[in-house]
Amino acid sequence: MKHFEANFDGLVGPTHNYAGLSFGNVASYSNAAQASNPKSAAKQGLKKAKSLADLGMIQGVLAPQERPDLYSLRRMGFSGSDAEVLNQAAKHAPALLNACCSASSMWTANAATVSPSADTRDGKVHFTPANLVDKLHRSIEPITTGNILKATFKDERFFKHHQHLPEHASFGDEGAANHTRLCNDYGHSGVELFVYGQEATNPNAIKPTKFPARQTLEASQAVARLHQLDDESSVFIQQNPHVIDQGVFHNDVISVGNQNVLFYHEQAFLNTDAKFEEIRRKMNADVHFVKVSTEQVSINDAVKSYLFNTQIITLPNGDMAIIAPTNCQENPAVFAYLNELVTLGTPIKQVQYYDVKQSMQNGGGPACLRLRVAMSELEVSAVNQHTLMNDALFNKLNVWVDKHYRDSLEVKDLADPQLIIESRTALDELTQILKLGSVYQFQK
Ligand SMILES: NCCC[C@H](NC(=O)CCC(=O)O)C(=O)O
Repeated sequence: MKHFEANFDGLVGPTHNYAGLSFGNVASYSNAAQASNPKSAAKQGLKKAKSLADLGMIQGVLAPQERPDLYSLRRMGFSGSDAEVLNQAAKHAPALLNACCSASSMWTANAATVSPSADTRDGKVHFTPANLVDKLHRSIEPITTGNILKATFKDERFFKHHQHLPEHASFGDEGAANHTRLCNDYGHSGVELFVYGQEATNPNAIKPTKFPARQTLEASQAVARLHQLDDESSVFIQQNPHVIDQGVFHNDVISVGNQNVLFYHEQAFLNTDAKFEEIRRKMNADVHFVKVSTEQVSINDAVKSYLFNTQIITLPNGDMAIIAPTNCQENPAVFAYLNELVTLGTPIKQVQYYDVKQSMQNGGGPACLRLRVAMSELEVSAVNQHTLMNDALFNKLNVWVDKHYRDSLEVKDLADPQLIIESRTALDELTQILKLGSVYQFQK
C-alpha cells in the first residue's frame, strides 16, 4: 500500500492581528501594534496550501478557532452582553482582551503531536493536542483543537485522540513544532525525535536564562507514552538554551526533518554527536544530517529569514523540495546558502518560495502553518474528505474569505462587537463547507 505525508494547514482566522503576545518570539514582539491584513493573511496561506496540492501532495486544511474568546473572558469575571464583556475587558484589562482575540491557532504545527500508525504499538495514528501553557493566548486553544482534529480525523478504526497534557508548566507542550519524524519511507516505522527546551523536574538541569523554554522533557516523554512508541523508536534531545535566548522559541525555527534528512543549524542542539549516533542506531539506516554552520548562516539570520521553518517535502518523483518563505530570498546569506544547498548532492533538489509575510510578522513561517500527518492510502480515505484541498475547495475558501474577512485590523478594533458577529458568521459557514459539525462553543 502507498503511504503519504499529508500537510494540514491552519486557515488564518478573521481576527489575525499583531498584539505582541509572545515573549521570546522576536517577530511577535517587534511587530506589536502594527495593522494586520486578515484577508491577505488567509489568502497567502491558501495559496501555499493549494500550490502544494498542485505539486501532487496530499494537502488538507484545519479550521481556525473562535475569537474573540468570550467564554474565556467570562471565566475571567467579565459579564453582561457580549458587547459589554468586550467593552469592560478593553477598559480594565486590555492585555486579557488581546490574549482572547489572537488568531494563533493558524500555526497548526503547534496544534498537536502526531504519531503515524507505523510507529505506534496499536497501529493507529495518534494525536495529542498541545496544551500551549507557556502563553496565555495559546493556552485557550487545546479543547477546540481537539474538537477540530476529531472532526477531521473521525474514523476510530484508524485515529486515536488523546486529551492534552495536564495544564502545568512541568508539562509545557507545543506540539509538532518540537517533534520531527525520521524514516526511510513514510510507511516504515521511524524514529520520532522529540526536542525539548528544559527538564522541568530537575532544578539543576541547564535551561535558557532570558526567554522561556516552552517544551519540557516531561511533556515529550508523556506524549511518547500516550502514543505507544517504543524506546527504539523515540529519541529525546535538548534544544540549545543559548539559541532559545536568541529567539529560537520552537525547534522548528532551527531544524526540520523529512524522511531520512535532518536539516539543522550546528548550534541547534545539546549533546549533538551522541544523540545523532543514537538516531543512526535506532534508524538502522543512513541518515543525511545536513548541517548549516554559523559561518554560513548566523542564528540572527536564521531567526529573521526562517531558513529552518521551511517545509521539506518529498515530491511524487521522489526528489525533495524546500518550501521557503520569500524572506529567505531577501536575506543574502540565506539565499546564497539555499542556492548552494541544491547542488550539494543531498536529497534536497529544489527550493520554492512563498509569500507568507502576514504570518511571518507574528513569527510563523511555512512550517508553523502546517501539521504533518503521515498516512497510508487507506487512512487518507478515512479522513474527512471535505477538508482536503483541490480546485473546488480552494475556490470556495477564497470566496468565503472575500465575503467575511477585513483587510485591515488593529489592536484597537478587537473590542468592536461587530467583529465577534463577523467571526461567528464566517466560522459557522466554514463548518458547513468543511462538514465539521459543531466544533465551536457558540454552535453548542
Ligand atoms: N509556530 C509559530 C508560532 C507563532 C506564535 N505567534 C504568536 O502567537 C504571536 C501572536 C501575537 O503576538 O499577536 C507563537 O509565538 O506561538
